[in-house]
Amino acid sequence: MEQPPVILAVVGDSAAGKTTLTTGVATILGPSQVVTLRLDDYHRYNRAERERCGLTPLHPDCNYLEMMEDHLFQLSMGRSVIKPVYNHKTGDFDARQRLEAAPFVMTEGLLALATPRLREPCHMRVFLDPPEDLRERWKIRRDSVRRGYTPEQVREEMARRRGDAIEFIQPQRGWADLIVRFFPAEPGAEQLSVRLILRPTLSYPDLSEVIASQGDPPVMRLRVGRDDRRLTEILEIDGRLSTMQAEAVEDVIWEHLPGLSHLRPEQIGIYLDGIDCLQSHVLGLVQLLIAYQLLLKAETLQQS
Ligand SMILES: Nc1ncnc2c1ncn2[C@@H]1O[C@H](COP(=O)(O)OP(=O)(O)O)[C@@H](O)[C@H]1O
Ligand SMILES: O=C(COP(=O)(O)O)[C@H](O)[C@H](O)COP(=O)(O)O
Repeated sequence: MEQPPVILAVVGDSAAGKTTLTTGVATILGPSQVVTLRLDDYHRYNRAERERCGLTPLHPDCNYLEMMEDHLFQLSMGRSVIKPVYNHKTGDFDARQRLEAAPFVMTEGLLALATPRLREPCHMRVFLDPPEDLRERWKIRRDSVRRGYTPEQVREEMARRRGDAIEFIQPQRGWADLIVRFFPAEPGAEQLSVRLILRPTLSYPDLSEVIASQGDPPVMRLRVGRDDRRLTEILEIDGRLSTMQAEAVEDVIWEHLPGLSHLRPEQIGIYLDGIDCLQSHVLGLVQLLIAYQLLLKAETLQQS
């Protein structure tokens, strides 16, 4: 490989939306251009062993962190790795698999920013931070339809993990360049809005034209606010935006990526609700903003 890969890390608690987000980003970049390191594969124990030893998957001791670090290093050097595979259907490990190097590397998992060796190679770090009641709804639905748990088991497991979530997951928020919070557009609504905390460690496309030309009420709002006592830009996108409004924003972002419009996929923002495939324009826009950053970074690396 001629140039080093561009690396994205996505972190957040279980069912915070990591896989949903990275899958859409990979669709935009082109799946053959992306290798994704799913850090659940680095669990030290299978489901039955965890039950016996009482550790939750959120605890660093429950994971081979050093192996994650080594594999990320190898991929960042353009080398392939042979990695373990954790199967969420069976709660056990499958045969190891080879992951080939690619121009874009994504790491996603509970502890994706937990150590310096996991953080430092990354060009962009994203923390997913949905409200707990939304995350619980997502986790119950996914784990009962696709991972063999009952809703009651999921609730008990979430309660058991609370302490570890505060101790090990939440502190990683501080390392993120971008914090993503989906939340219901109105109380009880299915449509989700998003609040993006854009830390000044990255630059974003100029959306002022789109923001200024919106109808009333506006669907996007950019303001300066405080997060964690730091001044930061906050971009909010209203989940009630129409397909036309979403496409207008997408057009502006693609205009900022000259020569790359051939990458534009027909649909972005796809997510699974149980086993049904649905689409969210707001999710799609977040995926596109992240892909934008990665494509810009790739261009910079190519020129240097
Ligand atoms: N942005 C989103 N919009 C709608 N539903 C979402 C979104 N992100 C996640 N979900 C729901 O939550 C479930 C769990 O998300 P997933 O991506 O598997 O989380 P993680 O990888 O963090 O464990 C998904 O199957 C989907 O139903
Ligand atoms: O918390 C997680 C992380 O996965 P995700 O972030 O995708 O939820 C899972 O519970 C563990 O990986 C164990 O898996 P299982 O519960 O299937 O044994």
